Amino acid sequence: MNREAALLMEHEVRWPKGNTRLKPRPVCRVIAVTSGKGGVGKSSIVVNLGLALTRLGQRVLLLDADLGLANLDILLGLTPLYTIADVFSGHKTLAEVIMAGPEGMQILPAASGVMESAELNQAQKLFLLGELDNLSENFDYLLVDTGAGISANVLYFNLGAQERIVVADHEPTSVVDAYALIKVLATKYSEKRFKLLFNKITHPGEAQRTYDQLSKVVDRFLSGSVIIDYLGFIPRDEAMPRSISLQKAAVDIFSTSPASLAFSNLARTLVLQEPDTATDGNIKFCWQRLTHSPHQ
Ligand SMILES: Nc1ncnc2c1ncn2[C@@H]1O[C@H](COP(=O)(O)OP(=O)(O)OP(=O)(O)O)[C@@H](O)[C@H]1O
Repeated sequence: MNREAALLMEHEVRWPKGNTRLKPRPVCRVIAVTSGKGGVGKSSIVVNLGLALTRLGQRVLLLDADLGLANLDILLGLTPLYTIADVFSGHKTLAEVIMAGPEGMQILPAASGVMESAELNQAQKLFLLGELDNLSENFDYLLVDTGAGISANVLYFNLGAQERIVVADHEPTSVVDAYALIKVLATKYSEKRFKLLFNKITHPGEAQRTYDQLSKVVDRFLSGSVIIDYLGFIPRDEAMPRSISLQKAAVDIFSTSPASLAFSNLARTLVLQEPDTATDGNIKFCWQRLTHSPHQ
């Protein structure tokens, strides 16, 4: 038996219905999916990774934090009655806004065009922290689609997460922008650890080469204090845009496509990994449960 199979068996539990699934987590793992450049595939990754984690028996909440250009609900063919804008305006609680997606995955939708110029104020940020904390016992994974760039909101959602997956594609502009985002988070906010995921990759060597280049630059200019974990890549796959037109996750309707298989592997990698819970001085989402859990 290989090491991965042994580890997976260690994590397996029998659920009442007789399904074999991976154990839920003792504390909610909050992961920001982020990028310097737009259009690299963050929302597609959040939706497909979320569903792949759900299929491993994890209770998943997707948070659409791309407040101005929300689209997780559209990717999944959902029609939200309320959005996170209703939470920030004080009209609804998070629990009232969260909606059910495929296979029990939960979605916290944002509202396109409602909050695009809105920078969250301190009261809104604290309110969201409290609301997420109240709900954190219901979830094993919170995946946050941060939007792109280095705006205050993008930085806030990155800092609130315990872990960050920085997404880039093979284009030099997306790699340079990924570096710019890492640099701001590292030098201004003391974030030291990042996971790097490449998307839309045509040749495997392309991802490894780009990772090597980026990590060299990070080592040289961020004085070796930043650690970049290479998470691998999602291949360029026509199933991805096709699934968007059909408003379903590729993992759902093209489950054997190369990208879907890569998402299943990525989900397994994450479930088997020790989460990064190092403190960095920034206030985290779901922090109360994190600090009070008897398991950590
Ligand atoms: N692995 C892939 N192979 C081919 N096309 C992909 C892949 N991943 C994403 N795409 C396509 O790239 C486009 C942008 O994807 P997506 O909207 O998820 O990016 P984004 O980073 O969330 O964008 P934004 O920054 O504007 O929110 C979509 O048309 C999507 O279908």
